[in-house]
Amino acid sequence: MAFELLTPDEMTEADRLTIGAGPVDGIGLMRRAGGAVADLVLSRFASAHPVHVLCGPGNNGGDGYVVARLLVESGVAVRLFATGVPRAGSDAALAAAECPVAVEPLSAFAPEPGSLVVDALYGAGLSKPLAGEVLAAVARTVEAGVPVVAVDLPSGVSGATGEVLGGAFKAAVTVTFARKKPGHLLFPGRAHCGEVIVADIGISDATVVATGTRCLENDPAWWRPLFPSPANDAHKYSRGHVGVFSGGVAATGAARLSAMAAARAGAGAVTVLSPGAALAANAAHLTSIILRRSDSLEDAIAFLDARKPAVLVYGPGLSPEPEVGRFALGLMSHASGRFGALVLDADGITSLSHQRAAFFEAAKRPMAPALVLTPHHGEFGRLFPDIAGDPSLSKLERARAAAAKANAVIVYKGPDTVIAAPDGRAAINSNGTPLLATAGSGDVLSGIVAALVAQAMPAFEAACAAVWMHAEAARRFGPGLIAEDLPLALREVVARLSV
Ligand SMILES: NC(=O)C1=CN([C@@H]2O[C@H](COP(=O)(O)OP(=O)(O)OC[C@H]3O[C@@H](n4cnc5c(N)ncnc54)[C@H](OP(=O)(O)O)[C@@H]3O)[C@@H](O)[C@H]2O)[C@@H](O)CC1
Ligand SMILES: [K+]
Repeated sequence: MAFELLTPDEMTEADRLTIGAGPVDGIGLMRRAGGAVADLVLSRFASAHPVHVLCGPGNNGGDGYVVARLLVESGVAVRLFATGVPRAGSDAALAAAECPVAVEPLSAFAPEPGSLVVDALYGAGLSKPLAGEVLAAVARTVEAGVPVVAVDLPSGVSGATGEVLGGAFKAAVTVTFARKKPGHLLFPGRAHCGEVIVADIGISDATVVATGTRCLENDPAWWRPLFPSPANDAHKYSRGHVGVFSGGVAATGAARLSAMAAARAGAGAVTVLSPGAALAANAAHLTSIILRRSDSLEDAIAFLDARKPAVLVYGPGLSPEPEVGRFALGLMSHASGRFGALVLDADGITSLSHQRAAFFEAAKRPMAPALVLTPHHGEFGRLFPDIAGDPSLSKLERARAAAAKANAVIVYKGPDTVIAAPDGRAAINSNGTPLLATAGSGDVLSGIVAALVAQAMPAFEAACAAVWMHAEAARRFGPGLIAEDLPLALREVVARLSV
């Protein structure tokens, strides 16, 4: 299975390149697309009676005419409802001409119990919010409670952004072609797609690459070759040393969660850098984790000089005050030769919103550490208000813009976490689980990222791996999960990735 995601524009380009290279032409691709949907209907919804096929005026509708014809040829009872007539000379017009089913107006569509709806109204060409008769068709489908098979995308869902325009069908199954689209993975669109099946319609892997796509569905298949495994002659520091800054006496748990996660994710040594006032609290709860007093930037630099950790985690359990941001800037300007990467999380991000310009400038200096930022929606909006406030940008585009602006790998968290690199690469995570919506789970994620980077995994792939592992650990543990459970649950995930 290939993991590239294609925007509707990139899919159009893949289509154009495929037709240009021959031998398959536009109607040939459409027949294959409709054929894949018809096969799905026959195998999964064999008892549906009748099948209502809803056709729009473009090529999505063209696929619908193919589906209707193939189902009738297989003996299925089919009714076909259309919103308009395909443009003369188009592939959709050819498909309509080949279809023997009488066309009824969409206003006559009234699904009954036992029927199935094939939604072929709009796909990649969705250009405006659903309205009027189409919205009424969505409402009648919901009211009837009948399953929907969506062709390419549920009508109303943007393939590029996952936005729902006006309203959208909720599909049990969506059959898309060649590759998934960002809108299948980004919410709210993802919640409308149901199971997404990718049908091969003859668009080659090389053609997909030629579209220039730089976005992938997050999956171990493509980052696992870079997943670290300790060398036979490893010692604890060569396996990667992570330093985690602790909050004050009443806020030490977050750093310990991050530290334990870093250790479970394979860092050979983890040090918690604790304010003196919180040393006792940290000492009471740490065993294999090293504890070191750090009350000032000088203390931190002394640690860096003495221990040369590979990666620092800064943010869990801190506060949003400007001095917290200034400390982060101080660390960044002393990175050279002392540590390689800085993972900024939580208030380590929010505090920098007091000195954005200085941060963005510092992040671009040649001696700056590699940066990974792990904001949730609120933190993202505080550090990148212009990007967050631009309604024309999808979550994917926001993450990419932020990565370029901060010269950082951005892990834009949520049920559809997007990971973006400053060079334009991006990934959308798809194994997220609501079990992770629990206090402290973000602290754990920052520790996993740090551990993988400390073990020499490149920052973008490390962030992608960490996001996937975090969710996989939560899924394996299951209901009742609290953040403390995640580090131990990681053990099995790491073990499986390491074989
Ligand atoms: N590319 C490929 O490789 C392959 C593509 N294939 C298929 O083609 C599909 C893309 O086809 P497509 O480009 O013709 O766009 P499509 O989704 O049919 O919509 C365009 C029409 O709908 C209209 N319209 C849009 N939104 C509307 C709204 N809310 N309310 C009302 N009208 C609205 C829009 O109007 P306009 O914007 O022009 O005003 C235009 O008339 C793709 O999803 C896949 O199924 C397959 O056959 C196999 C290979
Ligand atoms: K559709």
